[in-house]
Amino acid sequence: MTKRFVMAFDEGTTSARAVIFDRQGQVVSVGQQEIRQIYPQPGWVEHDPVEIWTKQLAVAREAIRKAGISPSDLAAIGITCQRETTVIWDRATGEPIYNAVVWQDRRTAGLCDSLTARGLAPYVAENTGLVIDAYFSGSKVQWLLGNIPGARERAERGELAFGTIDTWLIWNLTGGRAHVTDYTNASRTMLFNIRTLTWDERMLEALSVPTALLPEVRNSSEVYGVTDRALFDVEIPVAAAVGDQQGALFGQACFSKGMAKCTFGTAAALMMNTGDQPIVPDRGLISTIAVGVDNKVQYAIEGVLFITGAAVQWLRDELQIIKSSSEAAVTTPDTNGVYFVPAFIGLSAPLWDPYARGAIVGLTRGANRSHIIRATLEATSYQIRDVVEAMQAVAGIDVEGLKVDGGACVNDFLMQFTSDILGAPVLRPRVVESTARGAAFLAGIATGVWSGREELADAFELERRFEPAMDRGKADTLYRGWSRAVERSRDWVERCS
Ligand SMILES: Nc1ncnc2c1ncn2[C@@H]1O[C@H](COP(=O)(O)OP(=O)(O)O)[C@@H](O)[C@H]1O
Ligand SMILES: O=P(O)(O)OC[C@H](O)CO
Repeated sequence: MTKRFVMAFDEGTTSARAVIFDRQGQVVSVGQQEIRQIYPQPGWVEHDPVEIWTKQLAVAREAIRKAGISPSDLAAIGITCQRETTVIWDRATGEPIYNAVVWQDRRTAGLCDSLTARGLAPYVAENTGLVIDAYFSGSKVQWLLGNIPGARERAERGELAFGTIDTWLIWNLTGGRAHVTDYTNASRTMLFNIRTLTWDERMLEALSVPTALLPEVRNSSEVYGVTDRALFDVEIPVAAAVGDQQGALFGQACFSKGMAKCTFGTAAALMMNTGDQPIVPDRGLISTIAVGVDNKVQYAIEGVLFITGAAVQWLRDELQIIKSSSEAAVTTPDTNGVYFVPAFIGLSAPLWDPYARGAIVGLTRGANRSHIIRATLEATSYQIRDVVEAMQAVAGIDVEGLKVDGGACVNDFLMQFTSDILGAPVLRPRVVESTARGAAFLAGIATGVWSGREELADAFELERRFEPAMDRGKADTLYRGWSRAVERSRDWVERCS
């Protein structure tokens, strides 16, 4: 084996990153650029797909340069990305017909209400594993076809292609030769049947989505094509696609039933491998595909939290009370009774209230900037407890130690407070780039760099273990306060008709 490195593209909500790994699974170099967030109207969130592609390519070249290697040293590229975000483009020109509609976007809440009113929720839960919500791609596709002039007719004539970000990047990497997605990303569209592993006819009909628009659904670990020669001067196999939360599950070596992790990024997701059978979702958790290899899938149960790191960004960008996310440090022993419910785009798991909005409650004359910063971080820990309690009820599994990763898990206070509120240890690995590592592992398995999961089973190396230090009574009292604050944020915006 002469090719010694694997590159992962990690296209998150806030940045495009490329990470090069060596055969030991260690990070060799990273390239990173922020992605512009576009807010055309309240509740709408878009990205420019061309910016995503050009920045992703730029950071890949940067990572290669920093590693001091040549593109021909790369055995493969694996793609992991923000999930659900929806792009539609012209197959002939490769031009997007509109911006990418981001997972956070709420413009289709009304369309989702009408699906619910038609009694589709039990079918959606049983067959797609999801709850009906604007978060998933299906209603975003319906909106694009209904609102961009001529799009529906062009889609029906087979002139357009739909994809989540993995599909968009693979299309561009292969010079338009591969129009594919993988099982994990497909399972976030609300159009894919996670039991039959095919696009779901009834959902396509309910959302008026023509099949001519859809990518082919493939394994998460498989060569889909090679990079266009114009990009790196050599042809590099594009050999993995995986949703970012699922990528982290794989990168943390959670290969067997019952193994769980929590990723702290823009969003957070607590995900547990449920083996070869999907659990019918309950208590606001969703069932999703964890990974697909050799046409066999493993499932996971997931509690997704829409706004975690994004609330820290809000302190930085909108409130401007910190200059960078790393300044979200805690300098006060408590929040002085302040709770911050960051329901900017409604509440996700376990309550799924699209009409909730953000709230800061418990303010008194003594409340200050430090209390609000602390309350912002604490909100993530409380939301994780919401999900852990739901997961224990649904799957009957106690979280004995939570493996963590993602950009915000470098924050020691956040890790300690999470451990305190859960009453369980929090385990931080040495390589917190689990998302990218998962994509690299999957691409490396497809191209023979690694023989399979067995070889990677010991990939989790502990950096620090945070033990619960708070009195349980105090933790429970604080958590009850959180639950009351959440009630205040609910059912705030008026329902769309
Ligand atoms: N020290 C920190 N404390 C708290 N939050 C942080 C810290 N550093 C980064 N973050 C948050 O982590 C998120 C970035 O994590 P990352 O995993 O790169 O996100 P994504 O993949 O969603 O783009 C941002 O929302 C940022 O605000
Ligand atoms: O951008 P991230 O890494 O927080 O992930 C976003 C999720 O994939 C949305 O489902």
